[in-house]
Amino acid sequence: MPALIETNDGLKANSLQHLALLDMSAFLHGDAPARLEFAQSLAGSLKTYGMAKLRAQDLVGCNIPGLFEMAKQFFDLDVQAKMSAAMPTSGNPHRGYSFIGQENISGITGFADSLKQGKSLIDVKETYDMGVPGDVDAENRWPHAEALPDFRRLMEEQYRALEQAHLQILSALALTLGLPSESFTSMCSKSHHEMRLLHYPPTRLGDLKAGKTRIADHTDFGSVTLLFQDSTGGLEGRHPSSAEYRAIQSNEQECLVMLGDCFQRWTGDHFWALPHRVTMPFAAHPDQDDERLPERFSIAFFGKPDRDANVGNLAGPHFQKVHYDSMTAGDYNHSKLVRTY
Ligand SMILES: O=C(O)CCC(=O)C(=O)O
Ligand SMILES: [Fe+2]
Repeated sequence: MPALIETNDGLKANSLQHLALLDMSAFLHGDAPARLEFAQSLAGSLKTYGMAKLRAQDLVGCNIPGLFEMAKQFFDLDVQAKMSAAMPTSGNPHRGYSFIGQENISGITGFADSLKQGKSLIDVKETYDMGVPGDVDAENRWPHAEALPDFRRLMEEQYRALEQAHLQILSALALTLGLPSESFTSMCSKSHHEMRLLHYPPTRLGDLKAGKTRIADHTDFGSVTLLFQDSTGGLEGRHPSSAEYRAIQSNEQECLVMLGDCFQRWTGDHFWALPHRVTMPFAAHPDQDDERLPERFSIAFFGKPDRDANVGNLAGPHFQKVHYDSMTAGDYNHSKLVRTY
């Protein structure tokens, strides 16, 4: 069973536009060589491009079309209904609905380089975040059931399905490193992940040049992020040591995989977290200030280590390129979160 569904010249050109589509079903249902081949293709793509692309249909139990449809219905509710599930103004616990301008990611742009830029850009986005059902330290905030009767059921179901995909990806990465398969998953056993719906409303190009963006440059905080986007465009990534952004194209049938800071820290920079942002697509006409970008939807599952897990370097010869002090995943997460609200 081939691990690679498509190959293309984009890879050779080091472009993020045409990432090869990897066959995760080879990992889930294949024999040992097929599993290893998938894992190596995944690790190779992540190490080279900071990102890998999977077929969403291979993620067992995931209903991505259903989630996009639900996101549309949720963000279409009136403000009052959305605010019935409002995120605390501090963003902590990180649960519920954030209105446009509440979370501004430019507060953590340059975080890895200790660049303190402050919140220089406003994100023109609204979001809904939830976590594992029953977490007493971070209770979910649901809109009233009358407003959207199936919302909670679908979100809880899909959280569990995406959680499994996240664990499988961690096992695959352990395999490529010759480690026991539970090396990373054992630090994610308490399910302290987050699932997020995002809506970027239609926006004037002129606004995106004057102190606003869709989401500012950042790396994700956790272990592995699974990201689904519609085909509007505007998602871009760059190598951490480069200022050059490349467009990341995908659609609702594809799952983008990227590593977060905690995975980079565990592996002492053997793997790296992809700095990314969403802004005006390269295809837009930047001179036409009054041109309006269409609305955009995306869905993210942020895999995160247990709050009490250590996110300093793991022992091992591969993992000592850069030293990261021991600290808990909870403290690390908080150190970034406080800068964004
Ligand atoms: O909307 C997207 O595609 C990216 C969202 C994102 O990077 C985030 O919420 O961390
Ligand atoms: Fe992100």
